[in-house]
Parts: sequence; structure tokens; C-alpha cells
Amino acid sequence: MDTLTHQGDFIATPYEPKGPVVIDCDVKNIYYGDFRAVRDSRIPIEKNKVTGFIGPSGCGKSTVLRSMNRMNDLVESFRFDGKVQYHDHDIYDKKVDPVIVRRYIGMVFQLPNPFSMSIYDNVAFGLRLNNYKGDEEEMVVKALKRAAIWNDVKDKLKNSGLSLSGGQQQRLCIARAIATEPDVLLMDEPASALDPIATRQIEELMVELKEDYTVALVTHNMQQATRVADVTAFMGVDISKGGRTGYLVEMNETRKVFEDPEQELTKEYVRGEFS
Ligand SMILES: Nc1ncnc2c1ncn2[C@@H]1O[C@H](COP(=O)(O)OP(=O)(O)OP(=O)(O)O)[C@@H](O)[C@H]1O
Repeated sequence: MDTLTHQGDFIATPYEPKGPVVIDCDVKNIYYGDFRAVRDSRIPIEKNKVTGFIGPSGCGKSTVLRSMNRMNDLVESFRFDGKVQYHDHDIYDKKVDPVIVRRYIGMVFQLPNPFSMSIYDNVAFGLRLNNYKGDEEEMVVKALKRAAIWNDVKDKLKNSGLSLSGGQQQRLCIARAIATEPDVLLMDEPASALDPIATRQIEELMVELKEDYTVALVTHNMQQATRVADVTAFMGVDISKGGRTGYLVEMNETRKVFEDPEQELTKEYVRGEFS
């Protein structure tokens, strides 16, 4: 079935957060060059929750996620029109250093990407980059334990990170991301390249991590969203003006989005009636 879209300038009903908001992401427009990739998407990320992003391919889930720690600044054609408020800070303010933003708002990518160095050095990497002056070994061990990979690697910390299995590599990357004690973890389909057992381990880990961190998760897997996300943002693709612009269709508690959505489009998507 074709991708469905609202006609005209539909704007989603604002989601009313139930708890404190760590990142208030208010996208007016996001462009890559002349291409308007995303419009009108207000997505508050609540503290100690997992916020899931779902929607068809190309609706801008990754683009919005990457806007929340200025990761997309690395793309020359990228232009952000809107505001991302992290606590009291406007992260797009000219005075803000994006490297510092990423220290507080860390990222885990789709493909596990350990550096070509030892398991220990992978986790210590960010600490060294940030001139950490405390007990490095203690922080490395803590992060490996927190990422539920300590038992797998404790006897081979000098081995290459690349010698691990895909699931272990991804947990190593999570350890690397949390070693510097960020506040928020942005996870872009962190389990999509993994087998079902490794996927389940990552899902369990995400649920554990939200005790200490705030998590935003892009996923193609709707069951994963129902298992892991407390709140879900469903994005669609607006093709009404001849473009392909992503936009927020509906955001609410995950149970509500999946069981009793406000929008017909959401209902069709969560039932798997369009892709
Ligand atoms: N670096 C880039 N340069 C130009 N266009 C881009 C770039 N990154 C993404 N886009 C475009 O922006 C739109 C949104 O892409 P994005 O990857 O954010 O969507 P998505 O919902 O995460 O997709 P998928 O589920 O397939 O990963 C797409 O049309 C894509 O082609």
C-alpha cells in the first residue's frame, strides 16, 4: 500500500509531558540544502523515560534524533530552523560548543562501531578526550558493568573491541557512550543489526539504563517500541506538496499510541497497513 499522508498543513496535537522535560525539541523545519526533510515536530523528551520514534522510512526519525545533540552539524547542507532546549540551554545558540553538547547528550549508532583499539581503551576514549582527572579504571569498569558486558570482557580488556560479537560490540559502544556520564542517550536503531538474542539483551539494557539516563530511541521495530518505550512519537511523510517532508503525526504514551491512537494514520501504521 502507498505511504499515506495527511493533506495540507496538519500539525499534531501537542504532547503534554507527565514529568520533567530534559530536551524540548521544537522543529519548525529541517533542510538538507533545498530539501525540506522535516517540518512542524514538537517532541519533548522526558527525564528517565524511553521516548521511541517510529514511522516509515524517510520520515526524518534519525534527522530529528541527530538534531538533539547537533550531530547533524557534521553534514554541510544541514539547516535547522526551530529550537532545542536542553534544560536551560538553547543548544543551537551561537555561543554553545557542539562538542560540549555531545558530552551531555551521547549517541549510540545503528551499526556497532568500536574503535580499532582495546576494549579498555574504547571505554576510556571519551574520558581521555575530556581530560578526566579522576580514577579512569574505576570509570571504565563502572561503565562496562552498567552496559551489562563486564562479565563477558573482564578477562580480556586488552583484546581488540573488534574481536567481540555484534551484540557485545554494541554493548561496548553503549559502555563507551556512558563512561563520560552523559545525561541523555540518543539511540538510533541500536539493535537493528543484531540477532534476536542480542536484540533482547539490548532492549533489557535500555530499560535498565533509563533509571540513570534519559533515552531517545529510533526503531523500525514496533514490538520493540511497545516493549521498551514509555512514550512514542509517530512520524509520517507529507507528500501533499510534491515533496517528501517528515512531520510528527502523533505523540503520546506508548500504550495509547498503539492501542487507542488519536489519528487514523497512526492506527493504520501500528496495524501494519502501510509502510
Ligand atoms: N545527509 C543527508 N543529506 C541529504 N539528505 C538527507 C541526509 N540524511 C537524510 N536525508 C534525507 O532526509 C530524509 C529523512 O531521512 P532520515 O534518515 O532522517 O529518515 P528516517 O525516518 O530515519 O529513515 P530510515 O527509517 O529509513 O532510517 C530522507 O528523505 C533522507 O533521504
